[in-house]
Amino acid sequence: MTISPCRSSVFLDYKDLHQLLLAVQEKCYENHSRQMVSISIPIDFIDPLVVLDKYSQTNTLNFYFENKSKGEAIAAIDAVSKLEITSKHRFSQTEEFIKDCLQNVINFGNTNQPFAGSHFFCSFGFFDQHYQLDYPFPSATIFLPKLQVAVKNSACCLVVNYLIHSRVNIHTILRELQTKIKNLQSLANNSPNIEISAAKFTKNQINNSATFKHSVLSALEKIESNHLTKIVLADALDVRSCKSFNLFKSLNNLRQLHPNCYIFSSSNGQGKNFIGASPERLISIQNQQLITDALAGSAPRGKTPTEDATNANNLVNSSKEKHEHNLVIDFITQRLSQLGLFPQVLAPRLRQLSNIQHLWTPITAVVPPNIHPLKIVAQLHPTPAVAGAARDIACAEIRRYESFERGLYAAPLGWVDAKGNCEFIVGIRSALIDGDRARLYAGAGIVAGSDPDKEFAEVQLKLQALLKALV
Ligand SMILES: C=C(O[C@H]1C=CC=C(C(=O)O)[C@@H]1O)C(=O)O
Repeated sequence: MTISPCRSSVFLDYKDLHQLLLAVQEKCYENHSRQMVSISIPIDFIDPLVVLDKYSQTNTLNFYFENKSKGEAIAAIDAVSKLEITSKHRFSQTEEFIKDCLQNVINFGNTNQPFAGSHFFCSFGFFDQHYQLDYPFPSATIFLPKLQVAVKNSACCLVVNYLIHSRVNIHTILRELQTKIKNLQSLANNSPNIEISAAKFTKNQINNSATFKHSVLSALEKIESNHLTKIVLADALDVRSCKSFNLFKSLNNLRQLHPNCYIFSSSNGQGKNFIGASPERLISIQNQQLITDALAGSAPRGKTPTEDATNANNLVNSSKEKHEHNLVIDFITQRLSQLGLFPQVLAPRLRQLSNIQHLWTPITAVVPPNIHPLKIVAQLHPTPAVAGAARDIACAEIRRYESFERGLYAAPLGWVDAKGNCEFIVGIRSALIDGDRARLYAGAGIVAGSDPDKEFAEVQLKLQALLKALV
């Protein structure tokens, strides 16, 4: 077979790959087995959002994740292996699935470059079971993509995963791979396909302001009677546009309007997408170094530098906001300690976003190799930043107060690799997109001293910022 050189052929030894694939197939014949091969190739820079735009299809699982502050973005297209879970134990089942898959992976290429090797993309529901029976996502979706394009600063890495067995044609695989690389590299100077015109839309708040404030007052009574100390109440906004939402335009807007947030999108393979811009990291692990965020306590950004500084000052000095925040620190440190980790609480700081600012305390720990990232996700979710304290009581009350399914809102979403590196964020400030309809979600933490008007205003501020990016 002749393989003509393409721009990236210098980075990929087709001859070696050919031999490896033939040897793998030979083994598959002998053992009547299947073998996953993960091929990592450095390629010229392409925007992963462009890859999502060009390659994602409504009937496949896709995932997008961007962390501008770390210069990272990743697009994962279609699944070569997947698991959907609708029952309890979603985190432990996910861990098992990932471990099982990894036992059957052979790597080809340099796995030391950023984002090389197998990555598993996961999105979870807030609760382990949805009460809305027709909610379009299961309570966990995990997949190993067919195609993954990731950037770290200006370095770009392509990963393709193939399932090799006795019936595949190795020559066809190699030819397809070469075409894929060529087509991808032709996207180098593209930007997402975005039309400029704004669409007309109608809005429908799930709760009117009186209902939300009434829930806050009722929650405050429960807090006063020591039933719980904190509860996070969310609201949803339904939007109907005169035409279908453009996923790429929305994601592009989100990354421009919220450069300090994690931008994400997860599809269900049936045309629905869950997207958003979240400031909250659940866990990130790189070379066994874990970092997590206690993020709770909020104030709007000021319209002038003076007003902004006053708001920030009031926020850091408010005992109510500090109490709301400290509950999250205490919970995270306790839960990490229960896993045998030694959490270090870093100095508190402000997380200033385009529309809002938060009290923020990063917490770090070293993770021994025997603790899988999913164990930590299971241990931390949901923190009091999105549920409350005590957690089980708060979760039960959330189900009573909120008249809509949280679904993927405020739940962990991210990726894990073969080395135990991972990045999971909390899917707040998010929207479920379904054609010309979108449901937007945001919430606010209620503690003793919360003012129903202010909490309602905070939720509206968050929802409006999201709406601006979608329409
Ligand atoms: C639950 C949300 O925000 C949480 C994260 C940061 C600050 C929060 C607050 O101050 O209430 C919330 O705890 C949301 O935006 O939907």
